[in-house]
Amino acid sequence: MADKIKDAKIVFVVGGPGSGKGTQCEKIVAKYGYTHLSSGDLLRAEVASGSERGKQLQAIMQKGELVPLDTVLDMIKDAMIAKADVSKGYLIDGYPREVKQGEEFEKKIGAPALLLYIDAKGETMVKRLMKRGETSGRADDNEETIKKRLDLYYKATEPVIAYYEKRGIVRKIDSELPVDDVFAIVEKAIDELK
Ligand SMILES: Nc1ncnc2c1ncn2[C@@H]1O[C@H](COP(=O)(O)OP(=O)(O)O)[C@@H](O)[C@H]1O
Ligand SMILES: Nc1ncnc2c1ncn2[C@H]1C[C@H](O)[C@@H](COP(=O)(O)OP(=O)(O)O)O1
Ligand SMILES: [Mg+2]
Repeated sequence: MADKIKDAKIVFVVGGPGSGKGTQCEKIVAKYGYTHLSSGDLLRAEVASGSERGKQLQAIMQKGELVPLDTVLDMIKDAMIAKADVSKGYLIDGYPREVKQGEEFEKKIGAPALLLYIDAKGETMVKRLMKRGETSGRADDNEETIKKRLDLYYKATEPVIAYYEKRGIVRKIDSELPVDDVFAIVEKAIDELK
């Protein structure tokens, strides 16, 4: 695996639900041509396939809980391998969600060069998700599940940021700003990678 993805940079995109990870990833793809892999999107594709495994995943996601580590890591790994020949860089969006996920990723795939920490206030994230829920059709964009996802973010995912801060690869991005202003900060972090 390590040689297959060659020199492609790995960027973890971490932040709370509704912080703006997907929004910024789209803009990075447009400007830098990186491969965007959202763990949530990969899981929702499995749910949409109607498979037995998809049904189990749907039940977990609807409760705002984390799906088993191996399931999500295997999906990401397969998607990375599928793009290995063309990818300049990988945006791993929504992963790791707990420190253990980061450790396993590094064992099986490789080390990240950068962690973009997309930071917004809890109250902002709730507002954005309630609004997104009006049109997203996502089973987890409702008040009850949003609250659980936020709690889990603070408990399980924030420690991921501290873990990688010790390694000096975290760039904190103020995602309270308008989308294009957020992206201006993101661009600086990506440009420094080259
Ligand atoms: N900087 C921003 N300012 C205002 N709204 C934003 C901003 N970034 C994202 N949003 C909106 O917030 C919602 C959640 O963004 P999204 O990118 O889906 O977040 P995530 O992938 O982190 O859950 C979307 O409806 C998006 O349009
Ligand atoms: N790395 C991961 N580990 C376990 N479960 C994950 C996961 N990434 C996503 N999921 C599951 C649980 C999440 O509540 C759900 C939606 O994830 P998401 O689309 O990344 O949400 P958001 O972009 O709003 O943060 O999918
Ligand atoms: Mg997202």
